[in-house]
Amino acid sequence: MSNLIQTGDNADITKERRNATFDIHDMSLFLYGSEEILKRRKEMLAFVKSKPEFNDPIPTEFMNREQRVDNGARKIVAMTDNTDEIDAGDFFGEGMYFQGLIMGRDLHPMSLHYVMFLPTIQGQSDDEQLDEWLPLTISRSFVGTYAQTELGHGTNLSKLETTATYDPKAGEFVLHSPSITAAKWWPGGLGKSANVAIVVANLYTQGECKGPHPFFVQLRDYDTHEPLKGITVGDIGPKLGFNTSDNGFLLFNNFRIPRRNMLMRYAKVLPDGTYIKPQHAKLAFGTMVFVRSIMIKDQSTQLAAAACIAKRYSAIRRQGEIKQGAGEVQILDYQTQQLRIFPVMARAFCFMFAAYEIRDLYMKVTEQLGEGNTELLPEIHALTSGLKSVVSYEVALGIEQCRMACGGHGYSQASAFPEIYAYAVAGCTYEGENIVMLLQVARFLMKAAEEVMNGKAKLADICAYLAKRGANKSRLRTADEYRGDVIIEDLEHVARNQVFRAYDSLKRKEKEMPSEEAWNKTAIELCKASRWHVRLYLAKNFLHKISTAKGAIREPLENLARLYAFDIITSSHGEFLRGGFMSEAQLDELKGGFYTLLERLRRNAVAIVDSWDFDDKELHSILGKRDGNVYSSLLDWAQQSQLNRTQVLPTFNKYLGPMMKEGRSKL
Ligand SMILES: CCCCCCCCCC/C=C\CCCCCCC/C=C/C(=O)SCCNC(=O)CCNC(=O)[C@H](O)C(C)(C)COP(=O)(O)OP(=O)(O)OC[C@H]1O[C@@H](n2cnc3c(N)ncnc32)[C@H](O)[C@@H]1OP(=O)(O)O
Ligand SMILES: Cc1cc2nc3c(=O)[nH]c(=O)nc-3n(C[C@H](O)[C@H](O)[C@H](O)COP(=O)(O)OP(=O)(O)OC[C@H]3O[C@@H](n4cnc5c(N)ncnc54)[C@H](O)[C@@H]3O)c2cc1C
Repeated sequence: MSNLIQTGDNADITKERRNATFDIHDMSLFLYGSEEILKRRKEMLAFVKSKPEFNDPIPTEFMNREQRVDNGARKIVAMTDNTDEIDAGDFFGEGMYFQGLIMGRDLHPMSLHYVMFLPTIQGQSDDEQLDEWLPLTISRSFVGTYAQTELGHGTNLSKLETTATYDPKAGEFVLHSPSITAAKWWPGGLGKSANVAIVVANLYTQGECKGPHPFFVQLRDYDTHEPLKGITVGDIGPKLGFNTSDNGFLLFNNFRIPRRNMLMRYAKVLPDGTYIKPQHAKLAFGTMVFVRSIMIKDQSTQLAAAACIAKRYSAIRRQGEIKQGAGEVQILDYQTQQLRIFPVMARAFCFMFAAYEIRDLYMKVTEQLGEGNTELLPEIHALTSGLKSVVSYEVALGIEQCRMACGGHGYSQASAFPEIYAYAVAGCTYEGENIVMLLQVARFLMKAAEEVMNGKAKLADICAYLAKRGANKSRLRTADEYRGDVIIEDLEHVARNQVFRAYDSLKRKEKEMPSEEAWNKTAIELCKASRWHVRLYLAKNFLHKISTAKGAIREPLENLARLYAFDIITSSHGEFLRGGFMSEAQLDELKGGFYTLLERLRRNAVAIVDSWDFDDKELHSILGKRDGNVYSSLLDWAQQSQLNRTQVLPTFNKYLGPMMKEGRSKL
């Protein structure tokens, strides 16, 4: 703990750190997994701080869009000039941390090159293509992006309008955008930075449509960077966030590429146009599964950053009195403030632990795919889709809650909340709109429910609870005893009930109308089932993970995990009261337990967020500064506003001055 306390720190934040009941190093170790990882984080941080080229000339929030795009391009080149400093193969760990330290929370002109283009080359090319494209990708001989979404279609991939029609005589594909709505729209870096792209287009061969497939396409001249003939490309304009990235549009006019530019690891088109289908119809969607899986870690980090800022600020902010005359209190002492922030912190831990599980599952699936085994594909698709949806939604709400908990200063860009929110909330949309992805989970759950009903019950582990009998009354007696398995049983009960309620409703409707219509008319219940399924997964994983903690960190971790579960239950208590599963008295007991947990977590509030090991450089927030000296830093920060460069703005002489002069002259 003491390593975070330095002379000159705000007295309140120092007191918080002195009062903590555990050593933050131990907590960081538990969170990140090993001493080696913590050491590497320190080394990478020291390296980044030692390099002036990674600094921003002025805080990015004071830059206009052109300056941001320029600054982003400059820094990403500097960053990738230095990849020898990290284990670049460790994308999930070192890659993400290194990038976060240098690039901050904005995408940059090469985001898609690393997040989707490279993984698609790695995952979808055959050996010969890999030999050709991978070295060029890694050596940054071109800048790539992933162009799938169109102006008129994003979610429904089967209806993408861009066509890739095979011409066997020429041995070429002809890429074409038959309408305005066929324009590729959104791909990161496509507008001005990328000169190549993985383009997802509907493949036509021998007169038949074979569905969406990925193609490697050169878009611009490698020397002049001018768009090639037949290509129309540009930037789509400013967005809520991601403004360092030139998300772009792209239209093809009968643009020809060689046959071998179709990525052929799974599906293939032979020179005569014969189509060889992949082993699993959705293998071409593998990169989306990859990004959904890494998003969980990224999103939980953003949520933890928000909670860290809100807690540190709440520790130094004094406002109002609890006991009259006793002096203003730290706002962190208000129960309502704790309610706003502590559950957010609990969620960040929960999501991070889930991120590790997903990383491991993803690695297992990749290994299996290498052996030609696609068995786990439906499971990982359902799990990543569900986690992506629930986590990104909760993260967006949590960040906003933290912002509001910081009062007026939370609204300033000095807090970093606007930046964190704008960055994270995009995750609700990209890589599959959240509701649509929840409906994908529901497909998986309805199949599992069907198997249970048919007595087959050879279910994936994550669905095993659907086949359990379960008690019809909660075993909850006292809040203090409400832990581990008892909590899980209750969440299982609610999740199972919702899955079968949705299933029954779907089946009833299917008797009255076509199944697609029945599906649409049950969609709200289906999404609800998916959410409960994912919440259950998250809670199980969280409770299991903290049960492995030892020493002084165990108690705060248990408090966090139980707070997470109590929060879910008390905020959706109707589900637990249904059919008398819980009584009103049991719910009151839980509510009391929830308030007790808030009190218990109060003492360690700051130490818990300190354990996330955010450096000020990474947090990029005046309110969340480690030393707690917020007010003087806010004043310094504001001095950098462009408007403060001169005492008198042109607006005075042009508009306000004449107006006031006229006002005075009329008196
Ligand atoms: C060296 C330097 C290192 C630098 C390191 C950098 C580190 C950076 C770290 C950054 C961290 C975080 C990332 C942040 C950055 C994010 C950038 C954002 C960029 C965004 C990109 C995009 O958005 S790309 C576009 C994404 N688009 C989508 O996701 C579209 C969504 N739609 C779909 O996925 C599908 O169309 C949909 C699933 C909705 C339906 O598919 P459809 O073909 O119509 O199929 P159905 O008929 O519904 O289903 C048929 C069956 O197939 C199953 N299925 C569907 N998809 C899959 C799949 N992927 N895998 C397996 N199975 C699938 C489906 O469930 C059906 O099954 P069933 O059995 O028949 O029920
Ligand atoms: C910041 C950002 C970066 C992006 N980067 C890229 C990129 O690099 N490359 C790329 O190709 N794309 C990119 N995208 C596009 C992104 O993948 C899509 O926007 C996303 O997949 C959602 O698709 P959509 O925009 O077509 O939404 P829509 O599908 O039109 O969704 C609109 C509404 O319709 C609902 N809806 C749609 N279908 C159904 C259904 N079947 N059932 C029920 N409701 C439905 C949705 O729930 C939503 O409420 C990016 C988007 C953003 C915001």
